[in-house]
Amino acid sequence: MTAGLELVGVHAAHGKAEVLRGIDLTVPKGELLVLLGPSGAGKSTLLRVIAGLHPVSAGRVGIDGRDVTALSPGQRDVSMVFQAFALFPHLSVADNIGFGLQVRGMGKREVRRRTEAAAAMVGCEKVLDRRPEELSGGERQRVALARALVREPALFLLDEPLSNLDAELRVRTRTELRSLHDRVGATMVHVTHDQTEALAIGDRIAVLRDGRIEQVGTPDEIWRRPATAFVAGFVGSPAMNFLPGDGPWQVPGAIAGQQVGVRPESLRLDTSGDGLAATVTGAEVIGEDAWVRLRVDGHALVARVPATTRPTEGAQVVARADAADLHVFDTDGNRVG
Ligand SMILES: Nc1ncnc2c1ncn2[C@@H]1O[C@H](COP(=O)(O)OP(=O)(O)OP(=O)(O)O)[C@@H](O)[C@H]1O
Repeated sequence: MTAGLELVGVHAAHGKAEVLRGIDLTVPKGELLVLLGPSGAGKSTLLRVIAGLHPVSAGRVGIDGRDVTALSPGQRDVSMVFQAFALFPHLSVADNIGFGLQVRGMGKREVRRRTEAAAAMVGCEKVLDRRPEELSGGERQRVALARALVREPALFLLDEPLSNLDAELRVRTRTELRSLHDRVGATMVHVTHDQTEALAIGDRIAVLRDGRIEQVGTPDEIWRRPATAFVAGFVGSPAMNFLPGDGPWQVPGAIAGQQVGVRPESLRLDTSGDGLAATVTGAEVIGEDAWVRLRVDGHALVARVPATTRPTEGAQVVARADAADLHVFDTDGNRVG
């Protein structure tokens, strides 16, 4: 099967600074791949390279089996949705959506038909006659998506399209985006630095760090078997706890220099029994959960427990986790086992 997107040995620079350092990535046709990484990792640059808006210094970009490395953005058959929606303020919603088709010389009736179909797909068909200034943030975002959809491209590139929305709308829109993807069936690459968003909507997630891919996997794989300590620490909130391999947490085979990681939600707190002796140094209650701060042998840990069961500050407790929930990383940060 042809890949929806294929990147082979892609390097790119901003001036003298190399920003992408050898990216290999294949996205099957119809997949929603999330590019996840911290600020400055190179996510936007990679998206721009795929779109043809930024040159590669080495490597190859393929879309739907076609080598597009040397092609201009207009020849690549991609649609990009940016963080800032950049709608034309003086045009109606309908004209904003249909603009790209009009400039290609498509007939008025066909433009109208496709505009209405795209608007219906994202649920903004009722505001087609309004101007962007008369829309809410969420509605504007839908219009931007409809404008990308209307062209029926081979590949959608979404650069943090939800980041300007408030928290509640963000959650709702990401669910809609996922179901939109399922209906359209197009290949999509969605950039975010929000790990919850990545876990929620991605078929697979590629975690980017310093211009390299650390891991590509399903949300489940990224969560359960993080390939590196970086991925383990980046995905999860609160972040995974790390202890030295020869520290208080005795994991068979773990040695000095290695790190043992355990997620806050994998820790159970008890008043006695086997486990690590810990002192409770504080807690934050966040709805149903409490993030309990612990001190174990000079190391700080966080446990996430039901708020109703949280111990009081200063209490002496025992922290326990199942062996299956311990992640061991070697001195280079790579997963062991
Ligand atoms: N126009 C530019 N000129 C010079 N350096 C740039 C330019 N744009 C980005 N960079 C640098 O390239 C690196 C990658 O930036 P990029 O915007 O691709 O990262 P990102 O992962 O998308 O970050 P963010 O999540 O903050 O948008 C950063 O170190 C950044 O400072």
